[in-house]
Amino acid sequence: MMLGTVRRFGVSHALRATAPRSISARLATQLPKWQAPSTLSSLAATRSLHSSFPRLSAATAEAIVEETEPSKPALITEFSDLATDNLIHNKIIKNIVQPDRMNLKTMTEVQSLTLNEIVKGDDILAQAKTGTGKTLAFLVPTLQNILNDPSVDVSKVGRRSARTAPSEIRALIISPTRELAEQIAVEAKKVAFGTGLIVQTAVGGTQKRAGLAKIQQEGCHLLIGTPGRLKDILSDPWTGVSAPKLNTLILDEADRLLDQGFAPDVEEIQSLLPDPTKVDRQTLMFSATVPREVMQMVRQTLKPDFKHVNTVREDEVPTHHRVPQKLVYTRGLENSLPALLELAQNWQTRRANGEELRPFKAIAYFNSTAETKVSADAFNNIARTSEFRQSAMGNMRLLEINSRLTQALRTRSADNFRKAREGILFSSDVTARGMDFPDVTHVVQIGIPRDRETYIHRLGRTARAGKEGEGWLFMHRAESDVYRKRLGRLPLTLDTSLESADADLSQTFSNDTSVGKVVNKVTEGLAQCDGATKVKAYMGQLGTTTGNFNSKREAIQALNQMFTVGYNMQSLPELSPRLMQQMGLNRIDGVSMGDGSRQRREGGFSRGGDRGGDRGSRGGFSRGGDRGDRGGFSRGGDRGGFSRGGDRGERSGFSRGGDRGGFSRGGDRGSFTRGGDRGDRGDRSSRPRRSFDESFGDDSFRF
Ligand SMILES: Nc1ncnc2c1ncn2[C@@H]1O[C@H](COP(=O)(O)OP(=O)(O)OP(=O)(O)O)[C@@H](O)[C@H]1O
Repeated sequence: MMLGTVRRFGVSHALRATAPRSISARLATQLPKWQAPSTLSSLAATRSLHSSFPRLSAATAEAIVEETEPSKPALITEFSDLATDNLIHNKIIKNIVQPDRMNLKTMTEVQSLTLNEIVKGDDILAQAKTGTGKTLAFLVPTLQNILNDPSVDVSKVGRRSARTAPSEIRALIISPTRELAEQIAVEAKKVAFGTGLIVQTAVGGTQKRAGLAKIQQEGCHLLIGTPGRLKDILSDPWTGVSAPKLNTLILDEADRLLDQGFAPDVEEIQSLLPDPTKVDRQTLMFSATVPREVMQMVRQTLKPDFKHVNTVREDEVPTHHRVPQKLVYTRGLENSLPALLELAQNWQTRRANGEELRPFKAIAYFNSTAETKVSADAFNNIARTSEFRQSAMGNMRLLEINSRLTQALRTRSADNFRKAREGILFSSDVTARGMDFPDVTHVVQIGIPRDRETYIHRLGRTARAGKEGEGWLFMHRAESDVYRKRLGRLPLTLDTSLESADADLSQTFSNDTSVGKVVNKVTEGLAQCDGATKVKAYMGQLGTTTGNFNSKREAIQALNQMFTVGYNMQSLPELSPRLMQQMGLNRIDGVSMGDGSRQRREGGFSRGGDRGGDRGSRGGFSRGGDRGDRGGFSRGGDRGGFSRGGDRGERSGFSRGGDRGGFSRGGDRGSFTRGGDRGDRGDRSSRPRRSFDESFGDDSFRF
């Protein structure tokens, strides 16, 4: 790709960035200082304050034309106007605007502001709020640029059977998670429909061989994938997939891909692409958040004259103003699930009583995978009761998604939640970024997220594409110091409407009271979960909770209470001496030290075996427990209750194919984090890992 050249379907005159730039400069002189960023950002930021789904209005565009030199092109705001000067191919425009296709009319801010720049070939860093159409912002001009490339056989455009060799790959999109890669591919195929352009995916957890065969048979112009699988495919000469003519690289959720966890893979992928001094490469980065820490990496990756399109004002939290965000203090960690049930029930009951509310469709985010499982299991147990089925909650879909599920189950959960009218998705951070589930009314974050960016991206799963939504953060009172330090300024207001959040669950509740009804249901639901799942949830939270409280001791006490009172378990999980040492814990902190023999003996350890709490015969720790020499629960779990074995193939991606073996986790962060739940670093299989997190057998994280 030659910068600034006129392409076949390109503009008839060179498009320059002077138009928006000069506006930016002019506006900058008129705005108060804090509103005057140095890039294209000022214009967009000003607009976004006044619109629910940030778009540049026609009037604004006209004003822009007036303000700028008459010979320079105006920003285009309507998709249909992209036909002007053949800027975008008619087929692409039709795919976007036709009512029986995507049915979109007006471009969003980020789409308007980046389109010309991308078609022109500039490197871009684009920052825009969650749910404002960044995917189309990079897909439309990128697909157009492939069509514009004279070396792509455009005579086949419009013939669906057009075949290309794998080496025809012109653009690569890297996504941190498998689901997001698949979602982008679905969108790309819609945009490219009928153009002859071929879109393929390469994501971990799917059959590598089948994916390769598809690329080889059908060809590929645009490849979308997760870092691990892309790296494997491009580095392995036997795959026959290379990209010698590739000239566009896109990092979606760029800040995530540039953080320590993914950066080595992304760098390696770049090194496998053609030398940019020989084949000019345009690099595009998109995200809602661009924390300062990654700017250095951004600068190293983009050309020095890259454009920074920023639709988020510098003093602004990149969440939507129209999303009410509520903070609920819970008395104990065990109060979160009752509070979640109460929130859902209250909403559905109000709806059933005639209030005009959309059906309750929520994502509940947890900080460890094991918590998503125990919570989803408990709610599913509750949903089996006839009382629940006959209530306003009766039609709720209760789904679980995390990196420990097989990819087939992950995809099924995501698809079912997409289709669900009402329901709750119990999720780890695999869905926190980019996922576009329609009509999510509530995002509930349980426990403080690992960082501010995670909070923002999780919240961004609601109030997308101009819709309304609510954000809730449930946290233990003792987490408030860390909350303030870690998340900084956020527009949360305290909410005390959920009675069960503050109830003392060590008490007995009568079913005659509203709070009692909620609490008792959750207690029963949890009682039917198996003991091993609860132990895993405890272990998963060890890493997260100790990082969220002021002292480890306080955290362990809260966790122990959750385990005994909330989970109704009799005796605490035993931590191996090695794990305790690794965590810097001692008995005084309130943990139970041992070698797992009690768990083995008891086959789990439910207080109320009669209430179905323990399904000891199903294994739990009993099959593996702690093997002592291998380090606490984690290794025992590998072999039995924690069933890490099942995780191996699924998380390693390629290991299933037998070519690498072993499984990988994001140990390179030197933390509790396992790659899968922040993204699919687990797709990688080559990096040796043996980090703290392994001791937990879970995707929990540490700070
Ligand atoms: N111009 C538009 N008009 C109306 N809807 C749009 C437009 N562009 C995109 N959308 C829709 O808005 C939703 C959000 O878009 P998208 O997923 O690209 O957001 P995003 O900015 O990438 O969000 P995130 O930061 O969470 O990744 C999608 O359902 C998409 O189809």
